[in-house]
Formats: sequence, structure tokens, C-alpha cells
Amino acid sequence: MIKKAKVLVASYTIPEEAIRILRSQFDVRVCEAKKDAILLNIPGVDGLFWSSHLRLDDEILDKAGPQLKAVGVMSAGYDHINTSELQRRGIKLGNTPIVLNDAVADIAVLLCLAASRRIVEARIAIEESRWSFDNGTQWMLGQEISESTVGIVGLGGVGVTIVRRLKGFNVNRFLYTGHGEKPEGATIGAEFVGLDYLLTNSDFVFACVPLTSETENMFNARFFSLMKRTAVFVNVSRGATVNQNDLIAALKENKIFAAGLDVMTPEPLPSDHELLKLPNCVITPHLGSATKKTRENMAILTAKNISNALNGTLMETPVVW
Ligand SMILES: O=C(O)[C@H](O)CO
Repeated sequence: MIKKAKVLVASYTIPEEAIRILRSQFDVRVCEAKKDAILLNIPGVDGLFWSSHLRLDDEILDKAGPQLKAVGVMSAGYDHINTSELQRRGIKLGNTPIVLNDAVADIAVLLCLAASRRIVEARIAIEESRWSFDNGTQWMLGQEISESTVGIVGLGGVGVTIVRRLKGFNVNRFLYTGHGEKPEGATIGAEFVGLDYLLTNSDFVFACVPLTSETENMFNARFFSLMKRTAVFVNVSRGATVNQNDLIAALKENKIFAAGLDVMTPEPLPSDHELLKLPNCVITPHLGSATKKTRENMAILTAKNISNALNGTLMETPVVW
């Protein structure tokens, strides 16, 4: 009898279809997405389904053993994975880009609108009985997307999808910056510019870069000081791309108009965190890809990546191969 390869799914909340794909070929074990449980269940597995933002460290890889050949992360970002260590150990890695572009772009647009139109602040004003006709015509004024300039830092799949969505908002100019001009920039009518030009000219700045040693802390005091005082900053990438103290200072001193954040440091954010006290900051708890459809597609893609690698073929969306 041929022994089936073993796969550990480190989460109890993976959509059934993904588990079904794995179970149809492999010996599947499921455990809690906690380090203790993972360390207990990982010895001897050939494939690993990693759905949390928990760091996949050397202790876990050592405990797995040398037969571990494939890791599928159920996220587009893989900053919590040491890719060179996986490469060194001959372990293949796949992630889940593309399938989440729509959902993450939706959250980006939602945050942009909520921050620019002061939705959370306005709702709190109602609850605190501060909505009064005495407020006059200049109360709770926001910024408009119509005829604005939108700047995208990092024109990947999410950035492109944000631009496509905002086309319906009568935006005047789309700018983007990054390592170089991209063919999709021309397709969507976005102009490639330098970072400083983008910051000084944009009314809305979207952070869509992956977290790397190059992008860590890139949204800092200098960055915010170049933005317009009326501009809105939206982050759907990773919290660590932002120097959060600098952002808090910029929001407090009204150096920028507002921020909309789906990602921050730390996550989960403590309920008494300073960011939550800022009236001009709208926060969602890392919900970018959190729709039923997208999470299901991400889980299925992760299962297929693991299955492909264990069957000796290229993952659908490989990072290390
Ligand atoms: O990297 C990802 O997949 C997103 O941040 C999840 O929401």
C-alpha cells in the first residue's frame, strides 16, 4: 500500500472545499492556529497549510522534519515567512495573490470614503448629541474624490483594482510610484511618477506595497510632511510599512486630513490604543480579504498549491519553487 503524504492544516476555520481537496489525496490533520498545537502536530508532515499571520519560524520547521516539502500560505503577503530559509531547506512556498484583489480594493475604497467624509467622527457626534442645526453650513465638511488626484504607492493587483473602482468617481488624475513604470499603468490610465511628486500632488494616497526591508517604515514623518494638509492616507498593505508614531503625530497636528487603516501595529490593536482616539482616523481590523467568497477562493488556492507541490508540479502561485 502506498503511504499517503501528510498535510497539516494549522487552523480549524478553513472552508470545507479546501479541506476536501486535500483529504481526497492526502492524510490530513487539522489543528489550532497556535504555536503549541502546531509544534505538537507538525512532526512528520510533508505539506503545511498556514492561514494565520503567526511567524513560521525555525523551531516549527525543525520540528516538522526534513520531509516537509510544501507550505501554502493563505494570504497574499508572506512577510511572516522566511523565504530564504525555506529555499535553503528545499521547501516550496505558495501564496494567494489575485483572488483577493477585489475584496481588498473594496476595503481600500471604503476606508478612503469613510475617512474623507468623516463617517466615524460624524456617527460619534450623533451619539454624543453634537448634531445640531446650530452647527451651521460648515460642520463636518469632508474631501471629495471628484476631480481629485489619486496616488497609488505600489501598483500591484490591488493598486490596479483600486484605480479601476475609482474610475467611476470622476477622478482627474491617477498617479503611481514604485520601482519602475508598469505596462498596466498605461492600460488603466495612470501616470508613473517619483514618490515625492506623487505625495505633493495627490489628494488621496493609497499604500499598496508588500512589507519588505525596503518598505518597512517607508510611510514616515517625511512622507506625511510632503502630503497635502487636505490629503487622505489609506493603508491596506501592512502596518509595519508605516511609522505609526509619525502617522499619529501627522493626524493630531492636522498635517494630513485623515487616514483609513485596515492594517496597523500591533494586530490585534488593543482597545485603548491611541489610534482609536483620533477623530480623523478610520480603522478596520484587517478585513481586506474578509468576504466569504474571497476567503473560500484563498483557501482553495492554498490547497491546490500544496497539492501541486506534493504531486511534483509547479504551484499555481509560487513564491519559492
Ligand atoms: O496579505 C493578505 O492576504 C491580506 O493582508 C489579507 O487580508
